[in-house]
Amino acid sequence: MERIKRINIYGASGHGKVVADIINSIDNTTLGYILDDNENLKEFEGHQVIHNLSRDVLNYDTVLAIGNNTIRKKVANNFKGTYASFLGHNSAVVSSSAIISEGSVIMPNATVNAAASIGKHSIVNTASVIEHDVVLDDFVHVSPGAVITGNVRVGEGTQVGAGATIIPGIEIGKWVTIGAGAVIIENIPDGAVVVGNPGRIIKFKEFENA
Ligand SMILES: CC(=O)SCCNC(=O)CCNC(=O)[C@H](O)C(C)(C)COP(=O)(O)OP(=O)(O)OC[C@H]1O[C@@H](n2cnc3c(N)ncnc32)[C@H](O)[C@@H]1OP(=O)(O)O
Repeated sequence: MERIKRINIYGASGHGKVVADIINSIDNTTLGYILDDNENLKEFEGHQVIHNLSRDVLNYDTVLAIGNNTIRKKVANNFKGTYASFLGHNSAVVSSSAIISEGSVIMPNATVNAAASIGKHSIVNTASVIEHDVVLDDFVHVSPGAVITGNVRVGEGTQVGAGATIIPGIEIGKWVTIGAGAVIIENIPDGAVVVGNPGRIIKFKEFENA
């Protein structure tokens, strides 16, 4: 009989629920401990929430199930345990030539196509499309239904809003926010907030590079 692998979830939130579903969808894998810094959170889907990250708890690999890119990076900077390799829902399609780094999650019905590369702790959310040769840096979040076409590069910490589209070959900077439904047809600089079709920059947001 094959050994069952347990994976901790760090983040007892809505995003954590979807990550829990992914873990439960993978053969021979089940939930480990549910971790969260918020001591008011006591219970998560019938599991006790643990606030003290003792050595025992950290015996299992962990996935950071925090939807906010900035908070996820801050938690990662202080976390002392080991991370799960990437987790893909069993309905996701991931090319054998794609490279996906530790801690990243591929949600139900998402597609990651040939030679795409995804950094650490990134989120490829429900039914989004990462086309061939796309490069996503660390801590990126591609929201549900977004389409990143071929050869696009997306910098660290960027959020691509639900249903947005980025045309081929575009370079998106770090910590950019792309609004829901935006269509991006030009390169976007670091920290920009972009909305509409065609995408226009409405402001810049401060971001930490730490
Ligand atoms: C599983 C999950 O749930 S994953 C979560 C996925 N989340 C998303 O997709 C959210 C994406 N976020 C958005 O689209 C947001 O509206 C943002 C981030 C682009 C802008 O938010 P804010 O900074 O709060 O901007 P604010 O709401 O003040 O809007 C500023 C202007 O942009 C416009 N605007 C905001 N969002 C959009 C949009 N998506 N498309 C077109 N115009 C928009 C507003 O109408 C407003 O225009 P005005 O100045 O003419 O009145």
